[in-house]
Amino acid sequence: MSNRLDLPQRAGLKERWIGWRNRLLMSPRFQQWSAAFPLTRPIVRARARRAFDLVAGFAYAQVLAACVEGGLLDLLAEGPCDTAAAANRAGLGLAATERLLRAAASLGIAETLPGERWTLGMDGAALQCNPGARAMIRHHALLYADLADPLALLRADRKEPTALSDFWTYARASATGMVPPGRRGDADNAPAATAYSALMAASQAMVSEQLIAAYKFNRHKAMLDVGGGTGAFVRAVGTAAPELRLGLFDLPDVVAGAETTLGRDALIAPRLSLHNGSFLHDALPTGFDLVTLVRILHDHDDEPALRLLRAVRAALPPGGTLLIGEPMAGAAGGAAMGDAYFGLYLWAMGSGRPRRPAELGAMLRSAGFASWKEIPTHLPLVCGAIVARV
Ligand SMILES: CC(C)=CCC/C(C)=C/CC/C(C)=C/C=C/C(C)=C/C=C/C=C(C)/C=C/C=C(C)/C=C/C=C(C)/C=C/CC(C)(C)O
Ligand SMILES: C[S@@+](CC[C@H](N)C(=O)[O-])C[C@H]1O[C@@H](n2cnc3c(N)ncnc32)[C@H](O)[C@@H]1O
Repeated sequence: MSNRLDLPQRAGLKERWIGWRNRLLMSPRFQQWSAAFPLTRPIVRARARRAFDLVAGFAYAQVLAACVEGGLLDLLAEGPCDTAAAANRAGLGLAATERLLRAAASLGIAETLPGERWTLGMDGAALQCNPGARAMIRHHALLYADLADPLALLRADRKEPTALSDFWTYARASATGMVPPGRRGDADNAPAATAYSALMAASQAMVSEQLIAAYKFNRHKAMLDVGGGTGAFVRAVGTAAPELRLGLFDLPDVVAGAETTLGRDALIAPRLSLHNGSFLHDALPTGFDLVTLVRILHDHDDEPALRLLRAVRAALPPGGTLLIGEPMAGAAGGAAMGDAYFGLYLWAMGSGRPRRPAELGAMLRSAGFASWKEIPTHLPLVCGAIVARV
């Protein structure tokens, strides 16, 4: 006879244990006792710090935003400086600059040096060498405007315009079932496509680094990057796999940008074909044994995402491969990135959700793919990866 507990019993035990644990944690007497007792004090301090970070995260993010917008990260990267030079660069008074730099130093963005001088801190250095992360910090002004009243945002109809859905014009089109902007070459949509394409191009390097380290692209003959933007991913992969034939599919306004950036690239242009249309309405081009969807599926709700997977399946030859690269929910060491950051980001955008690899796997199966597997990336927080075969 097995003495293992069945599922409902285990669930009941877990619930009782969590109930007991939380009653203990909420007891002022337990909190006082554990803060005073030498063996539990380090745990209490660490949990209090974590709780404080949850409370103050927005203020920390705004300190970082001020350093980036005020040019202080750039200045500190040039070498140590004094407060007056920083004040000059940021266009702030001396007292305000000192307040900001002290805040930045407490967060690891800056660091103090003897003689009241300042230099980059460790986290400041990691961010300074990452133009994509810096572009996202600037872009967060839109996200934080939408999140100023989080309950109002969550109560509102997701089809209502938001700062983020105005920025990502195609996302609102996808959510409302409209024809995606730019499909008919509508001149009014070209500036919107240029703005979001520039942000995507700026942040693409950190993503392509992850995928190129995780997957051998040179085992394929031809790759079609669906939703490929202005071609930063195609260029990175084309450089790493010099024999690979390349294709890019996107909305017309975006493909026009790709033509400008890639058309004159002597390494890429001779093996590149550009295709425009809507992946939610049109068939995808054939003749590619690898299709990539990089930061695409999480933009779309389940029905359009499944429609897109079916279109990819139909365009691939027998034995063909789909590579999905995007930040995924439940990522190792990045649970908050998936469900808290992208969960709310994509809610504010009005379309899409972060998915767990198993959820993507189930969608791949129902789109007709024969098999799928997750492949590890160095930084799942930046990008996870799944390979599926026809
Ligand atoms: C040498 C010494 C002293 C010590 C050695 C110890 C050691 C090894 C230290 C390590 C130091 C180090 C190398 C640190 C590296 C840090 C890294 C790699 C940091 C990376 C940070 C990346 C960040 C912050 C990325 C942020 C990305 C964001 C916010 C992306 C947002 C994307 C969005 C909103 C996308 C939107 C697209 C849409 C609409 C969803 O489709
Ligand atoms: C989040 S961006 C990702 C761009 C690029 N793959 C990257 O990672 O940098 C989404 C891309 O999908 C394209 N897109 C959105 N809806 C589309 C549609 N219905 N048909 C074709 N492309 C579309 C957008 O124009 C944009 O370039």
